[in-house]
Amino acid sequence: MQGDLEVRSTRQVEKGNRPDPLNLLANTIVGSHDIMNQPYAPSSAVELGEDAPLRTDIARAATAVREHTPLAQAFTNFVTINFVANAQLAAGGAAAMSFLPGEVADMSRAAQAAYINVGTLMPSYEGALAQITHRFADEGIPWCLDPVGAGIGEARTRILAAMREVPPSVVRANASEVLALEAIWGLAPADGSDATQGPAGVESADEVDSAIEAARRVARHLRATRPDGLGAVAVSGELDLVTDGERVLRLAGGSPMMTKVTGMGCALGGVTATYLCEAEPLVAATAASVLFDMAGTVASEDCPGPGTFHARFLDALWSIGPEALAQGSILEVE
Ligand SMILES: Nc1ncnc2c1ncn2[C@@H]1O[C@H](COP(=O)(O)OP(=O)(O)O)[C@@H](O)[C@H]1O
Ligand SMILES: Cc1ncsc1CCOP(=O)(O)O
Ligand SMILES: [Mg+2]
Repeated sequence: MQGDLEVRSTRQVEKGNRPDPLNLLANTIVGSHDIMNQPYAPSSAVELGEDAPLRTDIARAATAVREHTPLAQAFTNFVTINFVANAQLAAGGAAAMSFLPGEVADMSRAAQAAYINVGTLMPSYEGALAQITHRFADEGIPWCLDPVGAGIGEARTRILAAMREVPPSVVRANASEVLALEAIWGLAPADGSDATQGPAGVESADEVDSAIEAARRVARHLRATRPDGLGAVAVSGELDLVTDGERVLRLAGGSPMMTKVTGMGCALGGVTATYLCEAEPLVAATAASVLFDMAGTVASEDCPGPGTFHARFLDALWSIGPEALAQGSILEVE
């Protein structure tokens, strides 16, 4: 039965893998940052309390996902499409992939949320994605974007630039992609301090810490532009970051083995969209990212290699129930 490893998962994450907030922040940018006139001066990070409202929201969202099996329609790349679908199913949702603009928009309205991933682009996609994202904006459909390979090539840049005024509810990406998207949307500081080291294909060439301010700027843009005023950015890596532009959360866990299986980031985007069917962007992005960190930690124990890890990871997604998920490690930077 799904979720029956609740106790095991809780014990592993709480006792074995609870991070030391100060050690985790040792590499985090510390200092004064002026973002859209909002000073940002992180000095410490604290683990959210057991009764923190965000944990209650995560538990509620995870329970709703298990009860409703929501469908987040996906327009995603053909390298990892199967893994995205399997991750959505294992996390408690449903999956359906399509590349026809009318079909994607119609199904997404019925489905409550959608996922767009620009990993493998085809000539017809530019027009299709413009149609789809405008329909999403007109109809207020929440969706998650994975801007895979942002910064590579003119077509990809044009396609992502066109999303600036009809943006997603959640951007889920690695650090290089967030830095590139910030630049593509004209949100990066003119002094070049937010320049990406990439693009390095679809992998990140940058550390999560170097994308903190970019993530906050992009999140603020989402909130300022979305019809519902909601938005969040999730930056994945060794120590994930989730922000709505105000709150900055850091999530430990996962495993380096996650970089040895293609599609982990794509699948995280798909599951974020699954959660977006049931929760607002910050909650959805945090819940999905914590779930992946916990599942990665569980799956990597005594794991002989990527093949086994792939299967164990799906099993772990399936096994981590709402209560365990809600008690996963979430640090808030203050
Ligand atoms: N070094 C690492 N240690 C632990 N978890 C990691 C590490 N690198 C990536 N992850 C996890 O793998 C998942 C995918 O992240 P990432 O590899 O950054 O995405 P992408 O595949 O889009 O580049 C996330 O859940 C992230 O937390
Ligand atoms: C290898 C590859 N090439 C184009 S999309 C893609 C998959 C990227 O997946 P992820 O970013 O989740 O590792
Ligand atoms: Mg990726």
